[in-house]
Amino acid sequence: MEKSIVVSNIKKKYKLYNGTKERLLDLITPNNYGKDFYALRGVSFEAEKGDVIGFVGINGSGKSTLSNIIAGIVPESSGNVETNGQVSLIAVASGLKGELTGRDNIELKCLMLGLNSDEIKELEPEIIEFSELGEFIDQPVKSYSSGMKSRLGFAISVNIDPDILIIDEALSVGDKAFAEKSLSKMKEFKEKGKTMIFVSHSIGQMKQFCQKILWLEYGMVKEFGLVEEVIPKYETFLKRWQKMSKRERGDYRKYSIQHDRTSMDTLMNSEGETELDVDSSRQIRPISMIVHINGGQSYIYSDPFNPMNTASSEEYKHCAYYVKREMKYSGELFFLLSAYPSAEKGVIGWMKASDVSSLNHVAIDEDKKTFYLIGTGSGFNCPWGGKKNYVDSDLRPFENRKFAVIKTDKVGNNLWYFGTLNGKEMWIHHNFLKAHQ
Ligand SMILES: Nc1ncnc2c1ncn2[C@@H]1O[C@H](COP(=O)(O)OP(=O)(O)OP(=O)(O)O)[C@@H](O)[C@H]1O
Repeated sequence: MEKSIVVSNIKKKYKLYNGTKERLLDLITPNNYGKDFYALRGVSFEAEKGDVIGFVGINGSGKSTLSNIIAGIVPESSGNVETNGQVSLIAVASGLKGELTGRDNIELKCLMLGLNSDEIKELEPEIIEFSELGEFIDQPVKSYSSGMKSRLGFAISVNIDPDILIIDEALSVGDKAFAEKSLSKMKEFKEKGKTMIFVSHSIGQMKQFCQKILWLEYGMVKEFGLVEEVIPKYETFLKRWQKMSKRERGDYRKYSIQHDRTSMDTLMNSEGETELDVDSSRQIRPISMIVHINGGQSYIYSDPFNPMNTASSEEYKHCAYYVKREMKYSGELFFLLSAYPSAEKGVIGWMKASDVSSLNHVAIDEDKKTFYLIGTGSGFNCPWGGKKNYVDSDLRPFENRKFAVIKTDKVGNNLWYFGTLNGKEMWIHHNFLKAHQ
């Protein structure tokens, strides 16, 4: 297959300044002012001739930056782009000069693409007709709405018949009828076997139009593959993303960038990106607690560094868990919940301390003691158990029966005794036990 676009390890670095003063100082002094920000962090992919590739990703993931670099409008900081044929980009305001009229813009763009005046004369009416701008074609572009600019950009780009067409969100601003007309023009392009890149937040348009999807995340390639493979994953991601709080989104960003750190280190080595300096205070400390999951929605994290990797806590409620480890991450305290008094065995996952009720858990002794049942209460497989921890939910039939204790624990201010009753091992709260028959 003939390659149409080959993007190799593209990085784009912007400088972020704290005000105009810093920007000027960076220009006029040898000192390095401002903070480096990577909009693209080593992107590579290839398009075959005739591919229709959709770029997806949340806001700021680098879709427009990559489109602009492929179209040659924005220079890359490093890496390489090879394109086979003429590239035309349609974006809402790309390449249009506001002071010039729509007609002048058509002529300028055609001249820049190397067309002679006869060719331009022939093409111009078609472009104007497609744009549906009517008499507005002789008004300055700065007076156009974003939909009108998009229509003009689209009309120029499709009519000059490029080999590679990049459409960046241009369909989302026009009206529905124009979007449909543009889509059918794009279908024509597709049938002609031209290469197209399509940037849109509309999953429907992606499914309808693209064969392949490049999913960008924080300037990195998250997935590149067939639309039927990538879009379902992206849709699942979006559902989770929409439910995330601002902090969880921040954590996810840090996680994603950190996760890619090994490869980033080899890619960026000497440049020492300050942006990667994420919270490294991932200190796990031993503690001993018993917790219950509070009512309301909460999540269990297999790793608090990756807020996407979560499960609902719903099925774990009404049960007590041992906590043998805590961790502070990004200002938030997390507990490691476990079904056993262990940080390795029976581990359920990490939960935010604010989503559980907790009491300190202390092992008092393993002395043998004898108590008798008062005839109420329940027996549990864990001290401070919930209803899912019942060994025997109703101790009434055992009034005055002997309870042979082999272990005593304290949970909060309450003593719990572990022993055998009626052949079954269980934990019983001190309130349900008495010293004498
Ligand atoms: N000229 C610039 N100077 C500094 N940062 C920039 C510049 N242009 C883009 N960025 C930043 O680069 C990142 C990627 O931006 P880009 O527009 O490529 O994302 P996008 O995926 O197209 O987003 P959207 O879906 O919102 O259009 C963003 O964080 C953006 O703020």
